Amino acid sequence: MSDKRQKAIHFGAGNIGRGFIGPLLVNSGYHVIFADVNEQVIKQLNDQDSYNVLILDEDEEQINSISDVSGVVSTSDDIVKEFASPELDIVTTAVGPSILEKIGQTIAQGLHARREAKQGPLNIIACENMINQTSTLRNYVFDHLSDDDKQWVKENVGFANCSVDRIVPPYDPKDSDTPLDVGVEGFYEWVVDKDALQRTPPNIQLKGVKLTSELDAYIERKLFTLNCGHAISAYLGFLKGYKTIDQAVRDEEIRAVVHAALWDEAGAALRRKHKFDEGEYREYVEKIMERFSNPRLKDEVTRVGREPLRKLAKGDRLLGPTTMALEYGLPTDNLSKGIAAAFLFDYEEDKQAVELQKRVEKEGIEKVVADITGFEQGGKEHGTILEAHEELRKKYKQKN
Ligand SMILES: NC(=O)c1ccc[n+]([C@@H]2O[C@H](COP(=O)([O-])OP(=O)(O)OC[C@H]3O[C@@H](n4cnc5c(N)ncnc54)[C@H](O)[C@@H]3O)[C@@H](O)[C@H]2O)c1
Ligand SMILES: O=P(O)(O)OC[C@@H](O)[C@@H](O)[C@H](O)[C@H](O)CO
Repeated sequence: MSDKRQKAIHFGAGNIGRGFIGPLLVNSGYHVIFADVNEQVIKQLNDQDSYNVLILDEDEEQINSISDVSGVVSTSDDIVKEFASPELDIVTTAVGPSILEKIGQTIAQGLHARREAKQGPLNIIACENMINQTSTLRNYVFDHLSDDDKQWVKENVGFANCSVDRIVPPYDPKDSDTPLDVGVEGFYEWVVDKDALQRTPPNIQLKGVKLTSELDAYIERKLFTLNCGHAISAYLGFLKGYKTIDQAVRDEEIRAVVHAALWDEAGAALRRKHKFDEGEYREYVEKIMERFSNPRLKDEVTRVGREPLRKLAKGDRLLGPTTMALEYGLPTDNLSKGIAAAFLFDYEEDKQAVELQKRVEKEGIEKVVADITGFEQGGKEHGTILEAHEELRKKYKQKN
């Protein structure tokens, strides 16, 4: 690798890291240094000259070879030293929202090293599925900075919130593949807060990234439409015994609930708040249903439904659109059915699912639903969720 090539550091060499963010940074002209705790992946990234990204759309098979990448263990001093590199231009993450706090300290140490080395400005973009994900990371980083470092960071580092969209499930490598290869859908969208990024414009233009001053509209549209429908498909699909998302959305009953939740409830609220054109939004929803139906992704309902407590959090993909719909006096019956199904997601290999089921067993569903959703016991919304929960439980969970 030429030492003078601009560099990017990406935390999280997982599905979306290797399947979308890393390739986009390489295709924009960066050498990408993946930082991960998975030492086997880091070794493979350093041993292999390249890996493949396979586009798994129904109407096309394309293979893109990704090179000019390397790996560093994210808990080592090596990654801190990379922050002091004059070629470093941008830092991105895709580690999972619950991991941001862990990498905050490492990034703070790196920014301190960069200031000590008297290097220039850089941008940081967290690509996690949550609203204001990079602002959240910024707070974690600031928890570990001295006052002098805070001042330098305020003047030299852009923290840009974003919306990242490409469905990238774990890939089961075939004989011809390498362990790093990853299968992705053809669709992708990466929207970044223009104002934050322009404070310290990257030396290389990010190819395929849309810059906007209206990021709230994009991230709410994505999280409250795609991720909302994805989660409802996963939780209802799990209840009905489906293994993959495409199987779940081919079930007419599930498809009807998901489509109504996205169009008449979440979507109606988003169109009211953000004034989206109805025709364009209808195309957006239809495209999402088509993406969910792609059987080549083999996207498991247990991946899409992972971490139910995170997905049931206020402001996330289920309660976020529900609250927005209620504010506009819109129906939420189908969203409530999705929320109820999330409370029945008793997948034993998911820590948060196990924790949620233990809480329900110990405290009772009425109290746990009230605690998590904020809807008071005896209220209309609480009652609707409880009724849906009981109906689904009797239909799919009750031992006959
Ligand atoms: N997969 C998708 O379809 C998709 C699409 C858009 C956004 N996202 C978001 O991207 C993030 C990652 O999702 P994913 O599906 O790629 O998950 P993943 O589990 O495949 O990847 C996460 C990676 O982070 C690594 N990691 C964990 N702790 C770390 C640490 N302390 N330092 C560095 N790396 C660490 C893991 O080893 C793993 O390789 C999540 O926030 C997710 O919501 C995922
Ligand atoms: O990654 P999560 O756990 O926040 O959500 C699971 C999926 O909905 C998500 O990974 C989607 O595949 C992705 O957001 C598509 O852009």
